[in-house]
Amino acid sequence: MNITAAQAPASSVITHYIAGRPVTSSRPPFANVDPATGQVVGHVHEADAGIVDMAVRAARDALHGPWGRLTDGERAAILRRLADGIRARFDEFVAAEVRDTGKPYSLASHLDIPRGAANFDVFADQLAHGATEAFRSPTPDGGIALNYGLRTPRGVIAVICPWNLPLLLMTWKVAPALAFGNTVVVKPSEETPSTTTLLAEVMNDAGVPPGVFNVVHGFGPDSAGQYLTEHPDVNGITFTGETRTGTAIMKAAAVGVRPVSFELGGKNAAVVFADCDLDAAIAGTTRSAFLNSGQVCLGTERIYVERPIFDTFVARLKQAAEALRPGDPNAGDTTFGPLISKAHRDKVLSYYARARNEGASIVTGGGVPSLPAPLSGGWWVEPTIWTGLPADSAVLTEEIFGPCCHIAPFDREDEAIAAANDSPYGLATSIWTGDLSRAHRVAAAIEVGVAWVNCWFLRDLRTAFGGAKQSGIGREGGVHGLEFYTELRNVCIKL
Ligand SMILES: O=C(O)C(=O)/C=C/C=C/O
Repeated sequence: MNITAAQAPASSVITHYIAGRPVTSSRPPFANVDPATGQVVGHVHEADAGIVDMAVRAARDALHGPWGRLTDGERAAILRRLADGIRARFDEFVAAEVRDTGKPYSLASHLDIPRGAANFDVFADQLAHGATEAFRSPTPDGGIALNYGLRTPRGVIAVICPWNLPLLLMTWKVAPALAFGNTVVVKPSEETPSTTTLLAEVMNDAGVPPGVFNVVHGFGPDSAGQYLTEHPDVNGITFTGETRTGTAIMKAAAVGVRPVSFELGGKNAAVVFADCDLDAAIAGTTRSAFLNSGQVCLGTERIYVERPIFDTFVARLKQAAEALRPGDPNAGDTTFGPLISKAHRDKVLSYYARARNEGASIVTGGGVPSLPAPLSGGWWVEPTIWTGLPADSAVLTEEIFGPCCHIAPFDREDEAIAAANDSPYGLATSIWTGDLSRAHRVAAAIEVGVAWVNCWFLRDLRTAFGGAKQSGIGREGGVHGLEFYTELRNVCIKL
């Protein structure tokens, strides 16, 4: 939603951040809106092609400055200072994240901001333990050659992040990018500009040289996103968001043959067997279906429950959904937030209507909660559970990205696996069972990047993270980011 500077309150003005300093642009700023109330809380400068070019040039210059001469140990020390810098301003980061997303304080303070800092620690550790491959190679003349791998930074990385976990996903990409010696131009979502802007200040305070970390704000087409992904001096593009946008970015990356690292959409399934710990399965599936108002790429929108416990499971999940408390995000007892924008709420409500029109059994929800002002101006929907829809319903095949899920019964393990795999997506799954052999068997059969057993969203940041099929390209986490964030050269020396 573009508004002129005169209309927007002066309360907060967010600018770009290039070569270590705030930079303004000539386009009319766009509004930053609080999703909990629908109220404008500030405005944000929108980058044009010139601003993006300035940022890419600053990043390229920084590659060849002091940053390019730091040792791994010196970069690791800076990464740890960045983690400490976020923690030192914890309350500011939490307040900014809550204001931009409307998510409950309890969620931002326990997940978003702690993980936003921890991502820097895990890659600082990575640098301390990095190894490379080497071979003593016999040569035809009876001698020996030494072959070894030499990793160099990929260069200037474009980082494009979504609005659901703004700081968490931003530093999940920026931390390895910087750890491995690159420089970055980042574009946070137009919906959530604030914590990335605070991060820029933390970069300055931590002694990151100007130009290593640059922030441009704006939208996708005809705005910062397009200019950044099409810029010829960008050496790689990492993106988390919808598959459709990923496809467009991949087309831009093809010019100049730039590599991409994608974590994209999903339509994740949970498979619940009758021998599971039902309390754990209900608690875990309540989180995976409704956490962050269902706005988590790893979230569950399809649940398959073994028939003997189907009715009990549905009743228990209904009870858990109805216990979620929407409200002022900063109130201690609020456990459920709004959707990120009016447009996204309209999208989610269109699926609520479609499910109703297709004759779904609405176990709970299906509409909009009535909340007192000022929350009545926000973009709220009810947590919703359906049963009874056919497998080919759009509600079961398309990513909704809201607080809603469909539960269907199954009788046989192979039937559940086939249902879970019947999707163009393959990001994550959660499997609930007390049978150890079955846990391993089913985790090996479901075509995803991440399989959780008797848990969900439990993360060791050293593990491979990413999606299969149309849910992504590449893996993030631990050593897995090396493939995207570095070039690997083989050096062969005749001894
Ligand atoms: O936990 C992570 O590292 C991560 O990337 C989460 C992504 C969630 C996306 O919605």
